[in-house]
Amino acid sequence: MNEYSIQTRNLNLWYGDFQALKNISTDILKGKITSLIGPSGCGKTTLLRCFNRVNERYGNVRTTGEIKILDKNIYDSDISLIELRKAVGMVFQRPNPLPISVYENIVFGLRIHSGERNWQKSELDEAVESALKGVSLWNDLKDKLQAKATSLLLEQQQKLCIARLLPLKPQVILMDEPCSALDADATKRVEDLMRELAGEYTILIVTHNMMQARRVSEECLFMMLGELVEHAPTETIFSSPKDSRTADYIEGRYG
Ligand SMILES: Nc1ncnc2c1ncn2[C@@H]1O[C@H](COP(=O)(O)OP(=O)(O)OP(=O)(O)O)[C@@H](O)[C@H]1O
Repeated sequence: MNEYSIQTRNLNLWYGDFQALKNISTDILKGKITSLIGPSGCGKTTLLRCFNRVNERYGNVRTTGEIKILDKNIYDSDISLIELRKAVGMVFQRPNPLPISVYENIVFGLRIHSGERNWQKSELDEAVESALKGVSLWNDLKDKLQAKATSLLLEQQQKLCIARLLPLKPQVILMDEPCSALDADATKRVEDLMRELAGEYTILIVTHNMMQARRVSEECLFMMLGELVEHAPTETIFSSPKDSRTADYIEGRYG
């Protein structure tokens, strides 16, 4: 069995004439939390968005190279974007549940991804319970399943955004600054949740917060100006980086 969830080879990406990713080749370990760090504008979010091909929503994007997920190049012509986005879920900076009930948020993905299939109520109930248990929200929300998701606390909304990915059985969960809208206590609890989800899921997290990268991730990618400068176990990146640019960044010599 492959020990990697994602493998990139010579990945380049341009927005129009501007090259935002330069020749990125890396292997992301399965079942681990990997953080993407680096100065503002270095390409972290762009790289993350390559893994579920959402960059392509911007008309001016051109990509070359290879990204293998589940042992298939996701740029192959026979890849189904629907299947890819089931396998690679994403969570954003601001929680973005739909303005419908907690219950409907969780079953929404199942419904849109299952074509004509008629789900039994008991199957959907089970999916909702299991997803909410998966993010430790069942006890808090089991009596609020019909509440509007946008009325929940921000922390609950963000956990719900993670929960609604789970019924689709993703391999990878991409998180783009998932705690930036949360206070310190909520951040800690979302980080705890990430640790619980690792193992079963591969998690990639973009973060500006180096302490968060250090607390939560086992592996770390340091990027600069579209290049992958260093990819190593997080402790190595922070205690004995090989590249002077990594050392300068973690010592705070540039933003
Ligand atoms: N849709 C777009 N069109 C054109 N340029 C873009 C687009 N999105 C990002 N860029 C540019 O690509 C580069 C990388 O941006 P990206 O958002 O990936 O960096 P980042 O490291 O995630 O930044 P930050 O830490 O500030 O979120 C930046 O120079 C940015 O201005």
